[in-house]
Amino acid sequence: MKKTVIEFTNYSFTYRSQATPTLHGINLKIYEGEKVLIVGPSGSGKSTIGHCINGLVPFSYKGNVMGSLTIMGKETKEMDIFSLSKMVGTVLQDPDGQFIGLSVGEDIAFSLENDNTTHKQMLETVNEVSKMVGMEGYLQSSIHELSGGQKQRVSLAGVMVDKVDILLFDEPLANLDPATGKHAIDLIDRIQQETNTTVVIIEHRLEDVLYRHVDRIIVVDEGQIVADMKPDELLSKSILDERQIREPLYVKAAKYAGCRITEEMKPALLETFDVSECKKQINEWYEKVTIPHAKQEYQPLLELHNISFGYQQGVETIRNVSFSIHKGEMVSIVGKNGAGKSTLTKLICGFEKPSSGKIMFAGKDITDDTIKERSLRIGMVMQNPNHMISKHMIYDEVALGLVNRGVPEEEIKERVEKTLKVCGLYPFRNWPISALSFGQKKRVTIASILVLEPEVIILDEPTAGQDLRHYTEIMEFLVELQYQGVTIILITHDMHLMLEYTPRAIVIAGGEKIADQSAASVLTDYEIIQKANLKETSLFELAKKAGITEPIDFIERFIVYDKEVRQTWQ
Ligand SMILES: Nc1ncnc2c1ncn2[C@@H]1O[C@H](COP(=O)(O)OP(=O)(O)OP(=O)(O)O)[C@@H](O)[C@H]1O
Ligand SMILES: Nc1ncnc2c1ncn2[C@@H]1O[C@H](COP(=O)(O)OP(=O)(O)OP(=O)(O)O)[C@@H](O)[C@H]1O
Repeated sequence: MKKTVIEFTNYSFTYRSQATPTLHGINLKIYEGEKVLIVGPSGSGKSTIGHCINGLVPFSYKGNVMGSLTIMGKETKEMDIFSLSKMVGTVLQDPDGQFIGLSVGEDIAFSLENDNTTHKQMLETVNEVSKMVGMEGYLQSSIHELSGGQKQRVSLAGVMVDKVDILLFDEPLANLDPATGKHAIDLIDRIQQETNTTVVIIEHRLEDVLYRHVDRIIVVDEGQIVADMKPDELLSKSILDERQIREPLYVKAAKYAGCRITEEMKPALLETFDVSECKKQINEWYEKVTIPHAKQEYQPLLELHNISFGYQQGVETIRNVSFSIHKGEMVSIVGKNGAGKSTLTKLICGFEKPSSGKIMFAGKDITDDTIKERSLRIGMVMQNPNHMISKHMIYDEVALGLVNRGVPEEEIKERVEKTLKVCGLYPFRNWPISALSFGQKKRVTIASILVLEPEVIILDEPTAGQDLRHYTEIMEFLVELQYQGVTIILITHDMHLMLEYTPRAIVIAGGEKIADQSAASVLTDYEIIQKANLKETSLFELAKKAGITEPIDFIERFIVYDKEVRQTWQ
């Protein structure tokens, strides 16, 4: 009999500022050495469950606890957060929330220092784990100088050196480039197997986590556990689909084709997924779907000419980058963590000045324009919502830009309410922002830019941490704006988002542009995939398994079909 390490019994939790419980009637046992994945719609209570396990609830986030939660056999109510932190190591959803040291090396070393490790051992371990996450070249760098994905890598490294019983990861993949995401899952798998640590992962990117074995998937909806089963069993049912949680794409495609997915087909892992019985259905479906051909006329709106830039003397973070974005286009910028994508957007918005080159907007040189002048035409949604939010209440945050521009109150109200509806935030309009989940906060920042109706909108990871319903709502709204002539630039690590919404992709590696071509052709070019840490989509593999000779066509047809299905949700 395996030891129970986490046990919720009739557990409920109500945040102090909430009238109703966020979690109710939770009964859940997690055993020693198990790897469990928690999924669920945005705001369903996943992070709250994580906070209960690591003690942030109720020690930091106050509220009313009912029922029992034991960790390693001890009732958490009777413990303190410090003793809990000895048992549970956490990677939080917002990596900025957990850095302690000033430099990367110090931060990774922090957990070791607490354990009376000798200096020599400490250096060795820090070097070893920083290599594991590809940050060995940054040990002296200040945390504040890192890209979003680099910060995420450091938090992963920090927790890897902890000698704890339970490792808890809240959206560990959110800011990681696709190849690093895969590597992180491998790393988690290795640690779990080598040390028998219990692992709990909260993640929207289900397919990416399932790249390695997972013992159980727990589905949370509206604060309750609605399913708790093995991945193969869950994927053979419609539980995820009913809650609009994204299933692995290869499973979704097989379901669209009319295949009846069974546990025996081993759908949890792409490699083992057996479609031999339904090849015919997949091929028939593929033949049936047609793609509409829409060709648009383009005229250049935003042009970068030979832009170079470095944060420090002698280090060129951006090297001689040129591209032109057309009016009404939706383009993605993709590439490895730390490649320079966010830096490019800072240069476009005027937060940083290029050392050489020029930026043109509608034929005019704007290189010397101020941030404020540019912000009237170019809106920017940052990667981390906590870096943008300055107001206490949701309505005020979204209204802020309009208030600053002196827009009449009546009009502000109308525009803010309309935008809040689009972003799925209308029911929360009178809430304080502190009571929102991370995904909900991200939507507040998107709303605060959309409401200003800029001509160009740059969104850094717009869909990170969003469930499929909100992903679809946000993206379809952006498409609507695009039809009205708004130009949209997306920075993303989500390869499917790139394929689905942006016909063209600009690929950045090591501060240089290495490709500017169709998104589908980027993902079939092995060299670009390698250089930019990208990843093939699983639909390729499914097409091959089904004997389809044109996998790109298969993917395009899946995208058209899938979008039509999702549009019926609205
Ligand atoms: N600090 C807080 N104070 C009050 N209410 C909160 C707080 N944090 C979360 N909530 C409430 O709990 C609900 C669940 O939030 P939680 O962060 O657990 O969701 P989640 O499933 O992790 O969502 P996401 O996928 O968007 O991160 C939210 O809708 C919000 O109403
Ligand atoms: N304020 C800063 N000072 C010094 N160096 C910085 C600063 N901000 C970023 N850098 C460095 O510049 C490089 C590019 O960072 P940038 O944030 O543009 O990457 P990115 O492509 O957006 O990465 P990610 O996918 O992880 O978000 C990184 O090596 C980073 O360490």
